[in-house]
Amino acid sequence: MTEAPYDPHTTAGKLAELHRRLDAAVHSGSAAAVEKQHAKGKLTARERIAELLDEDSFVEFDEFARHRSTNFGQEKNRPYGDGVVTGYGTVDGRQVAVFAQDFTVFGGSLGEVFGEKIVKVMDFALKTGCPMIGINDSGGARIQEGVVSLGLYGEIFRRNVHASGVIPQISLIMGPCAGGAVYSPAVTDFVVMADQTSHMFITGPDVIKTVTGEDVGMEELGGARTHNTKSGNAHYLAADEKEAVEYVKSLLSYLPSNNLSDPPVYPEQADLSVTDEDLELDTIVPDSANQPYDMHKVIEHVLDDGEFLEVQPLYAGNILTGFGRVEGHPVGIVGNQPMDLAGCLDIAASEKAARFVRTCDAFNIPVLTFVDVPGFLPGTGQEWDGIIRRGAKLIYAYAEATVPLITVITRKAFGGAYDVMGSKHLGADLNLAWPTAQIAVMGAQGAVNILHRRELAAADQEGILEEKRAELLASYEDTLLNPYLAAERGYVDAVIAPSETRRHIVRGLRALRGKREVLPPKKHGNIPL
Ligand SMILES: CCCC(=O)SCCNC(=O)CCNC(=O)[C@H](O)C(C)(C)COP(=O)(O)OP(=O)(O)OC[C@H]1O[C@@H](n2cnc3c(N)ncnc32)[C@H](O)[C@@H]1OP(=O)(O)O
Repeated sequence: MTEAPYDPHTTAGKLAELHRRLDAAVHSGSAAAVEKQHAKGKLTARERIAELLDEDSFVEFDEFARHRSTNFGQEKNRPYGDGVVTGYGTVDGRQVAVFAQDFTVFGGSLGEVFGEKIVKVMDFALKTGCPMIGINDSGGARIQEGVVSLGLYGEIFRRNVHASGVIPQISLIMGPCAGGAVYSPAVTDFVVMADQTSHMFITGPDVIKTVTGEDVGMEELGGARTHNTKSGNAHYLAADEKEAVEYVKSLLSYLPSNNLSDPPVYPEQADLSVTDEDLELDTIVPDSANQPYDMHKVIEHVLDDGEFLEVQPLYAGNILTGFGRVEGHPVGIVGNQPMDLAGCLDIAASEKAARFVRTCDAFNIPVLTFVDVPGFLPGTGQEWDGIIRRGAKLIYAYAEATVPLITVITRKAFGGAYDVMGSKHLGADLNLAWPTAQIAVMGAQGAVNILHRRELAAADQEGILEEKRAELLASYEDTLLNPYLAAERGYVDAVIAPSETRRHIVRGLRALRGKREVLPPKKHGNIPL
């Protein structure tokens, strides 16, 4: 049945025209393209926004924007919206700005008008101080529009940088994100990818094959698993798009709207008595220093309801990073993980933790650090890949942080790694140590080998090497491998029973809530990049 014609000169006719255009804008992708998108297990741009935002909260910008290009007959195809849906809405009642690239229109490729729409919504987010969520699913720069597309990408990158540390920026990668286009998500605070359906790479498999001869598939090159486990470019691997969106909502629940506001707080009063659960920590550290234990357990014991939202859980497992709450207030957690590389710091772990500490500092989230670190990972691989410069990032991040910093040394804190991991000397506010802490230049084996080389050689000659070594080890352990020498000097503020950790942290965070620290004014520091 055809619709009755309307008179465009009447109010009713003008309203009908508006509705016709709105309908065209909502259906700007062809039915075939939408079907293809769904067949790949992907949602459309509008479906994704609906998943993310509170029901009926979305307010759209530039629904009727259309490209102005006349190259290659493009003037004959000018869909409303130009392939990207932008606007603002709420997540759990808090305002966010959003753009969602629409792969069903020109493959989500970014032309002049598409780029202008993103620039506008980013400016809106920055002006109003709300998080910016970008949903990426795009063939990259719109080829027909040439350098104009590249210019708009540059405008977006610049805004990403200017917004960095001012508003939280979160990227959802929900399809291809190729070429220079990857650099917008790369600058944002969090990159979340969906398994099998999202890909990021600078050059695709075909170009790689031509230039280097390497044979690599899309998934292996730049799939979600690759970026979550190998490159560290992504912060979360979601099983599918819906889980990716859920993770973003959880992240938002820990983040303030901008750097001038505080993170959301739930009204909660901690029980300060030592509970049965707290007592479990008194037996968590094994008697043998070489035996691992799971730092997750320690972390979960101090967080409200044991809820720990890990960030980059699949990358650099030797350090744990993530968010939780103490007495309803968000905290960032950094912890060495003895179960992976014995908790050693390497390049990946240093960069992962440094970036996380800086994210927390930018957004007024206190950092709790749990230390069990035997040192930096030795080896030519690490040295030649720049552990000196790249490990220094962690020092930089802690020393620069002005949010409340509380550090708990559970066991090993050796050498430079002691200094790096949120030590008093780098500016931590409260440093606690368990009686199992070993704060020293190095572990007993290494120290005895260096200090007593001649004595050990002589003992070897006499056939009493093992007895002598055991005696020297015991002497070193008794003299230096404890928390009390550090406590004597005030490098740790208290040595506490592990079961008292939660109440110390609760009280410490309460005391530090009014912390104000200002660093010397400067244009910006020069973090070793
Ligand atoms: C500073 C930023 C610089 C850059 O972005 S450089 C990167 C430039 N982009 C690229 O090299 C990627 C080009 N596109 C592709 O390789 C593939 O389309 C891609 C993304 C792997 C997706 O493949 P498929 O899922 O098979 O989809 P498809 O190829 O059939 O594309 C669907 C429709 O989208 C179109 N499209 C994709 N990328 C485009 C682009 N960059 N400019 C203009 N149109 C583009 C494509 O022509 C197709 O259109 P249609 O449906 O046939 O009318």
